[in-house]
Amino acid sequence: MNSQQLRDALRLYLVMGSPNCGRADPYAVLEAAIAGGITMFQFREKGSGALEGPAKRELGARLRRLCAQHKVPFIVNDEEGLALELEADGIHIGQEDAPAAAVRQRLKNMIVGVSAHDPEEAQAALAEGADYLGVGPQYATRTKLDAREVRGPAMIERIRQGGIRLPLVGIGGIDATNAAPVIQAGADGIAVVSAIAAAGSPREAAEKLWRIINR
Ligand SMILES: Cc1ncc(COP(=O)(O)OP(=O)(O)O)c(N)n1
Ligand SMILES: Cc1ncsc1CCOP(=O)(O)O
Ligand SMILES: [Mg+2]
Repeated sequence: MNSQQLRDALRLYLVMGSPNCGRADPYAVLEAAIAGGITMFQFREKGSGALEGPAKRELGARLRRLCAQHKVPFIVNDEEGLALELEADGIHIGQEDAPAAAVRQRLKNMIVGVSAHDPEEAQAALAEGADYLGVGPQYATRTKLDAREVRGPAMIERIRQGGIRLPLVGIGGIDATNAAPVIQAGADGIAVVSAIAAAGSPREAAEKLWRIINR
């Protein structure tokens, strides 16, 4: 995948695991979100009630197949072993996970996404070989309890003004009411959890976000 293809894939990025879907079936949620136009998916099985062991791997494998059928890039959160086992297209790691340079070295053919909270972390991620950045939290979020302080779209502007042109998404608390400023600040796309996974209609939620980011 070249850089423009990656930018296009990052346009509407769903990050999700079973704890984010309420009573809904995560497979059905992902199916609806794909129908609504999501362009990338991250399997992030984290939080209260998260599956573990074989059940986690089984769900990951089913979601992976669904993404493959629809040509939606499939990314695994945090875990290199799981990314390899599921033949993922990539991995997303944060500042508290394995060092980006080592992951880049080990997973040569995968997309490597790295979380950055300021221009210094963004610069370091670029130097370590990240393919894209996840910058946040853009707004207050109830999904990630250990999230850092809210950065706001202004942090994306600062990262861009610092000369970093790497593909980049904003993440954290983004929904249809506040997605536009994230794109206007210089993001290639938005990454969302609850705005789609916890919506009454994940398909309609994705369609609405798609219209906003492409306005
Ligand atoms: C696209 C994207 N951006 C940021 C994150 C957060 O990653 P991290 O800081 O490692 O936190 P966890 O998601 O692992 O709890 C992400 N997952 N995806
Ligand atoms: C994974 C992650 N990283 C920073 S904020 C966040 C959670 C985003 O979830 P939501 O879109 O529901 O606020
Ligand atoms: Mg992480």
